[in-house]
Amino acid sequence: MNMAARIAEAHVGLTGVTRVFGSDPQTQVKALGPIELELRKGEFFAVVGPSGCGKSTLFDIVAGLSPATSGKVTFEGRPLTGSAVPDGIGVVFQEDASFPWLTVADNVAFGIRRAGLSEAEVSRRVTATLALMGLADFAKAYPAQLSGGMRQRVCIARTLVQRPRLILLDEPFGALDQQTRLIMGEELLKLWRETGATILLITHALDEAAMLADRIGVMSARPGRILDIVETPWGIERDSRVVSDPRFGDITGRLWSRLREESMAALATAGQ
Ligand SMILES: Nc1ncnc2c1ncn2[C@@H]1O[C@H](COP(=O)(O)OP(=O)(O)OP(=O)(O)O)[C@@H](O)[C@H]1O
Repeated sequence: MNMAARIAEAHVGLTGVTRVFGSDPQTQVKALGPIELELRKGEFFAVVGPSGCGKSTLFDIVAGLSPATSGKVTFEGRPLTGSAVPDGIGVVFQEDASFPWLTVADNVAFGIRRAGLSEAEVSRRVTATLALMGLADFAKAYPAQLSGGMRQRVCIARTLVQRPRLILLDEPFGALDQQTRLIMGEELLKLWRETGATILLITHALDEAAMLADRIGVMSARPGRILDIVETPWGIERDSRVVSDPRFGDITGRLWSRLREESMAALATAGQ
């Protein structure tokens, strides 16, 4: 099968994708690419890379939030134009994006209410999503009454309630302590299994990628390209106990050996 046909079958396909910021050749920043990447339907894919290599730029392009400068991006076979997040894609950002003046239930309902779903359907979906995220007892609470981990669960619930087929997460647990991150990671795996969605996770944390993902794309220093794809052996029923599996160190070791030089290159460039 040729490359074009393969990408058309992928859940998400990127061919020759680049992103350049600015038009003045003297000052423009080549942030990304060229990227060739295919996300398979239902897989959990993580991207790791050195600071400033273009991870968030890649995220914005796959989310449909920002256009590629060149190349082609498809979601379910249709091209993404970079002007709006298309139906079927849900996005979770690092920062706590909950609305402090709304209850947990109203935060979760916000997007689907605006999209015009009936109140009965909104209520059904919100109840099911709060239960899935372990937030059922906090429906009437306000974000300020919750821990950081629970607020982040509210943000994930706001995305899940829209029933996305592709979920994009950019450093979603970056602000949380290590133990909460492990627990949140388990919850993310659980909802990945229950929803069957494809997940793309951007993370700095090699251990997070090694625990959560089926495959991990390692990016080069800017302009970020995919240097290597590392597969994990855990199987679908994995949880945070994989961190004590002897193979876990092999995976994080392989990721780090790929990233070490790239991180040094990124630091050297940043210092210029
Ligand atoms: N709007 C913009 N205009 C100009 N340059 C930009 C813009 N957005 C990002 N860049 C540059 O593109 C490069 C890649 O940025 P990006 O935020 O995608 O990297 P990252 O890998 O997500 O970084 P980090 O790991 O630090 O979060 C950086 O050099 C950044 O300064």
